[in-house]
This record gives sequence, C-alpha cells and structure tokens, in this order.
Amino acid sequence: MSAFTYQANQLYAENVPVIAIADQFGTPTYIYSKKHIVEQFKSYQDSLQGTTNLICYAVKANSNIAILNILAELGAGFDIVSRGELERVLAAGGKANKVVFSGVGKSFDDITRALEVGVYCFNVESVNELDRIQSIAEKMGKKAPISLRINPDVDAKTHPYISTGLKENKFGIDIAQAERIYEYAATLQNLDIKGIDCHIGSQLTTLDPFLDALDRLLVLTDKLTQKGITIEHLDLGGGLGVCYNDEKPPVAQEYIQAVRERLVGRDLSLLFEPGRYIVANAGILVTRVEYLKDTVHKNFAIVDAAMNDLIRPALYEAWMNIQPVIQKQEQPKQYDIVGPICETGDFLGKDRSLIINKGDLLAIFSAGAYGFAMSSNYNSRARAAEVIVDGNKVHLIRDRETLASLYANEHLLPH
Ligand SMILES: Cc1ncc(COP(=O)(O)O)c(C=O)c1O
Ligand SMILES: N[C@@H](CCCC[NH3+])C(=O)O
Repeated sequence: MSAFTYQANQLYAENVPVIAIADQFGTPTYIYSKKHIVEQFKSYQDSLQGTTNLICYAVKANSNIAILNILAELGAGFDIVSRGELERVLAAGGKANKVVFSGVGKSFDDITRALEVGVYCFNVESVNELDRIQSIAEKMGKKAPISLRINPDVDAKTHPYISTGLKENKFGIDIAQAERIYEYAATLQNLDIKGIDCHIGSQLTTLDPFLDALDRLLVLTDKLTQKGITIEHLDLGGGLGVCYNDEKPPVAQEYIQAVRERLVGRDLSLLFEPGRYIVANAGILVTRVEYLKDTVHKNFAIVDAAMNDLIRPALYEAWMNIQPVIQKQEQPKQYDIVGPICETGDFLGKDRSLIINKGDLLAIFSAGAYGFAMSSNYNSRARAAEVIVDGNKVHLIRDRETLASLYANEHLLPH
C-alpha cells in the first residue's frame, strides 16, 4: 500500500497530514516514508532468502544519512560512486566491507580511501582503472578485490540518458574484450578477482533486458571458469523501475525469481544495486503555489519549488504525478506547473488538469529517488528541507539550507 494516501480529501504521509508538515517545516520540503523504504528493501531481501547475497543500495538515488542508516540497520550494503558517498555510508553506520565501488572515473583519492577502509569490491570500468588500482594497492601493500563491469550491449528500453548498457555508452568494458581483460587482471599481483558486474540502465519496466544481459554474463562466466578464473559473485546492478504514471514494472520478487531460475546448479553469490526501487515512491516533494497566471495560451501555476529542487522533468521530460494536498470539488483547469527559475525548462509538470487556488499546497509524487540527490543551488536558491515520517512521528533529517551558507565558502578579493 502506498505510504501517501488521501483521507477525507487530505493527503497523509503515513499517519501525518502533509499540511501539518508544511506548516511546521515550510515549503518546498521533501517528505519520505520510513515504512515504504523498509518494505521495498525487505522485498529484495525476502526474495533472496536461501541464497548468498548482498543488496547494495545505490547511494546516488537518495544519499541522506538517515536513509542510509535505516538501510544499514536492515543489513544493506551500499553501491557508491565517489569518496563522498563512501564517507556518507560510514557516517551513517554502514559497513565498508559491504560496499561496492562503481563509476567510470575513480580518482586516486577515491581508490586509496576505499582500500584503506576495506571495501568489498571495486567494479572496474577500464584497463586504465585496473592499472591504477593495481599500482595504488601495491604501494599500500594490499590486495584489491575487483569485478569488471561488463557492457553487454543490451538495449534497456529506457530513456537514452539513463541507458548504460549499449556499446556506444561510456560505461563498462565491452563484452567482446572482457575475457582478454580478465586474463590481464589475473596477472596483476595486487588484484583479487571476485566477480562480474553489469548495470544496463535505470527505470527498466520489463524483465527481458535484465535476462538478456544475465545470459550473456553467464556465457562469459563459463568461458572464464574454463580459463581457471573463478567468479564468486554476479552483480546485476540496479535498474528495476517503479510506477510514476501507468507503468507496470515487475516487482523485485518476479525479477529475482527469474534470475534464480537461470542460476540453478551454479555456485554464484548474488549482488544487486537497487536505488530507485527502494526510495522513489517513498518520497514526495511538497510545494506551495505562489501565483496563478493565465495567459491567452496557457495557465501557469508558479510554485515555490523549481528545477533546482527536482530536475527530472527538465532533464528527461520525466512525468511526475502532481496532486493538490487538499482535494476540492471544483471545476479543474489545465495548468503548467512551473518554478521561479529563469529557464524555460523550469517546469515540474505540463498540461495537468487540476483544481488550484493561490496559496494551495501541491505534492509531487515519486520524488524520493533522484530528487533531492540531484538538487542544486541554481539561482542562489537554498535547497529544501527533508523529513521522514515514521507512523505518526515526523523527523527532520536535513535542515533547509540557510542563505548565508550559499556563499559561505566564497572569498572576496583583497582590497
Ligand atoms: C552502477 C549503478 N548501479 C546502480 C544504479 C541504481 O540504479 P537504479 O536507481 O535504477 O536502481 C545505478 C544508476 O543507474 C548505477 O549507475
Ligand atoms: N537520475 C536518473 C537516474 C540515473 C541513474 C544513475 N545511473 C533519474 O532520475 O531517473
């Protein structure tokens, strides 16, 4: 069941009226449901019962340390792409030995720190990176656990900006070169080959691309085994989609069952890196209508949230459900919901049939993933507050930024 429901025409986050949260913390504010996060994570966990597995939540989807802490306490590992994310995981009580380190551009500092704290595995994306990890590990007198991220050339059938497993994408190692590069990795003294990794894209709504990629990885695994290179784990990345509008993506149980069927008779442990699936529908962004502006061609509702708070509509033309916090029985009108930023692309929704009055609160749904995490200070806008609801309790997990903090690290020239 959704964590956000209407009761007597008023939107609730779990058991708390959203209007009460907006009154207390102001707008725009991100509101998350703890229950939804826990349920989504557990659906992965339950489906993996009886296997050796690690579920590494993709920190980039929502990196607030309160959320990382909830997941760490449930036993989650973490998929990270920077030292910044690593430090967040550690600050949140996550265990280094349950961290996988992804990303095409790991810096010296990233790798050194990851080796220092002892991450579970580096998902390596190029030969140059293998060499860099080898040389740092050698200097530190360590052995670095690695997987190669394979680019299997599978069409994930998602938005081109979030598709990562096609041969023209910058991600991973071309599957045609993988055997040779594994053989090379095996010659490097300070590397320890652990597994095979793959992540073909985000917001996948069918199983076929996942299973096509899996089949290709299994062929590769068999070839490597024949060459004496042992693969302990298979990391299938993240990517499982959620419902924003009318999509009907498979749930974790269906996905994992299909994967498990393909792995019968094999001694491979499983690793997943879900992000969106865990947090997208655990969050809404609440915003207040500042102005209504009717022109000859369009009606605009100008709200206090903008593309700096939630960039998905501007960046991917992503459709996100927008609804009033208090439902009214009036005649709806067509609106574009836009922010105050000086960009034509600053919209949150277009051509929505809604009943809106000046000063109303609107909720933008499915905003828990890649919402706050992708926010910025563009137009010198302080970033939104974040709160988590747990039953009937509300916890502030990030203060609204202060204006002074926006230029606190800047310096005037000497006079
Ligand atoms: C390597 C890697 N793992 C996991 C994820 C998480 O993806 P999603 O949020 O679609 O589950 C991403 C982002 O797409 C990624 O790049
Ligand atoms: N930021 C994207 C997902 C990218 C996933 C990162 N690999 C989105 O909002 O849909």
